[in-house]
Amino acid sequence: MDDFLKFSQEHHPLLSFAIALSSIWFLRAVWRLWSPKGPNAPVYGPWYLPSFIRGMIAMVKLGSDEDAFLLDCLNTYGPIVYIPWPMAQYFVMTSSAINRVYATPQKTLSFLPIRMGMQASVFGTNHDVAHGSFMTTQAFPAHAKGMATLRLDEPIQRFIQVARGQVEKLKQRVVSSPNGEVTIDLAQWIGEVMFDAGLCAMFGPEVVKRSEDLLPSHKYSLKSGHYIFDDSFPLLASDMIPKSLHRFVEPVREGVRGREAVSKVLAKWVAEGLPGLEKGLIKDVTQVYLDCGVSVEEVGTLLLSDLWALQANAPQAAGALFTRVLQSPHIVKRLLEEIDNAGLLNTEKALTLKSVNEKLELGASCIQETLRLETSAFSIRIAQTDFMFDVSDENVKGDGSSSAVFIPKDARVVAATRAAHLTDGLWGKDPEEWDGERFLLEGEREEDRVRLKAKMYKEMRGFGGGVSMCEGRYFASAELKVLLALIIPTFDMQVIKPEEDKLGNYKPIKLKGVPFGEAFAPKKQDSRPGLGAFQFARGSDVAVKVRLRE
Ligand code: HEM
Repeated sequence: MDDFLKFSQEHHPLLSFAIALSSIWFLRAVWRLWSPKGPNAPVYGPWYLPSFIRGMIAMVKLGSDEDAFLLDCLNTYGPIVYIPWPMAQYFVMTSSAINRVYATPQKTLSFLPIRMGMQASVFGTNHDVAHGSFMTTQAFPAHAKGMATLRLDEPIQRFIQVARGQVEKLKQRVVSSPNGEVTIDLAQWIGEVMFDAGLCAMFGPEVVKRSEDLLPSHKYSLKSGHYIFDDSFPLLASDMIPKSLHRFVEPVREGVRGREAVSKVLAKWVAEGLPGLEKGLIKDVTQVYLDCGVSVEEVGTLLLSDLWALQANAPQAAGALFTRVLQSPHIVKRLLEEIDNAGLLNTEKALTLKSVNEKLELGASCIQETLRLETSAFSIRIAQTDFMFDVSDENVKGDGSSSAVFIPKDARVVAATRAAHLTDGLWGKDPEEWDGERFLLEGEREEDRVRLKAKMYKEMRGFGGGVSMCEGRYFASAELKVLLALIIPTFDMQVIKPEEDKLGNYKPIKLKGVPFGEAFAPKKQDSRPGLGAFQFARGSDVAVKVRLRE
């Protein structure tokens, strides 16, 4: 006892501090146990730091290395973690908990406030229009219907026509070059093909014709406006810069100018009666807006969100897909056989939505596998009421206190899909490896194959899920299959290794059947967490030597 007194006199400040910490810890533990609301989700960051500092740390980490941040959250906190202000949201990270977010009815976890709020804050639609009741009763249903597979035949035919023309142009360049060979930047070329082909598919040829024109008093065309707006998208979507300050933050100011240019071009086209577009989704939703008394200018801002969704992910996914396929010789060989056996290029009419969907099994597998590894989707919901959210998962240990956590009304709940793509046992021993044949499940017994395939498709959440699941997923998948069918049999494309001094912009990638270190890809553009398909870091691309295939 004397010793203890002596010690406490000598180390008084230290001891007091330790006692204070233990008391706080004890009180927290008691509060958690006795809280009438039930256990809370763990909170991100060291407990002794003030909440907003923990939130700031999380924000910086998420913005600079999304994978490291999400995997750290999953390993440290388990299925759910609360990220304090400024993000102020719950991240849900394991497969079973994410599926529960998707299955929770909108009266408990709603997506509508997010969809309408973003239409106003990100796409610049007037608040009253974006929150009008006709949006939920008429516009959203028309939208969902317009993107169903049944209605995609004609848009995909227009996509094929434009993409074919661009492939033919590249073919001519190769033929007329002295050594029968040209070098292209893969992502840039594919991006250009997809921009025009996708735009023609959904908006018709007239908008493509106008896409590079400048309107009087506008700095950007529809096309350049889209890209500059897309650059500012993460900042606008974060909702952290008030509208009144937009003009003081350069990327946002330019993004808003780009956004205005796109919506003005679209508004003018609407005012002229949508020349070049006979029917389809864009025609239907425009009619809904006009019938509901929305002005032509506001219709331009509403259609801007369709144009952004059309162009913001699929071209990037195509760049990632071809980067992997072209560096996997065995996959190229099998794809050639698949496309040839299906006769997809035998006649002008053989390539259709139906034929690519029915005949390109390996192509579909390569696409799914690319989306698994090269996307991160955040499906966001707002809690409409206090409720207990079940996060139980037999594979992942949380903080052990309970399998359900309390979610307060108005909380933002985010299904962060990425970590499960990189950790779930479903993806085998090395989930980071790209295996183009993974979704074929060859070697499995037929009944297991069907069951496992359905599970894999469900657990690949590159398109998000539940009520907010990407409406363009069937269209996007068909676009990517069409590109494989048109490009792989036409060109022999060899990826060129980056020069030594540029290696810092690239990373080695694991491709099944290819020795590690031989294949590479550009690093990804950070600071776009949860926004879908990854983009290559600014200024980097994959140089490809193109010849005609024998
Ligand atoms: C590989 C390409 C694509 C990827 C990876 C992708 C991914 C996504 C993701 C992650 C979401 C949000 C999902 C969620 O919140 O749960 C989304 C929403 C959406 N996407 Fe896509 N997308 C792609 C292509 C497209 C295309 C080509 C279109 C249009 C033709 C499109 C139209 C939409 C629309 C309209 C929404 C909003 C749905 C809503 O608010 O309910 N997407 N997409």
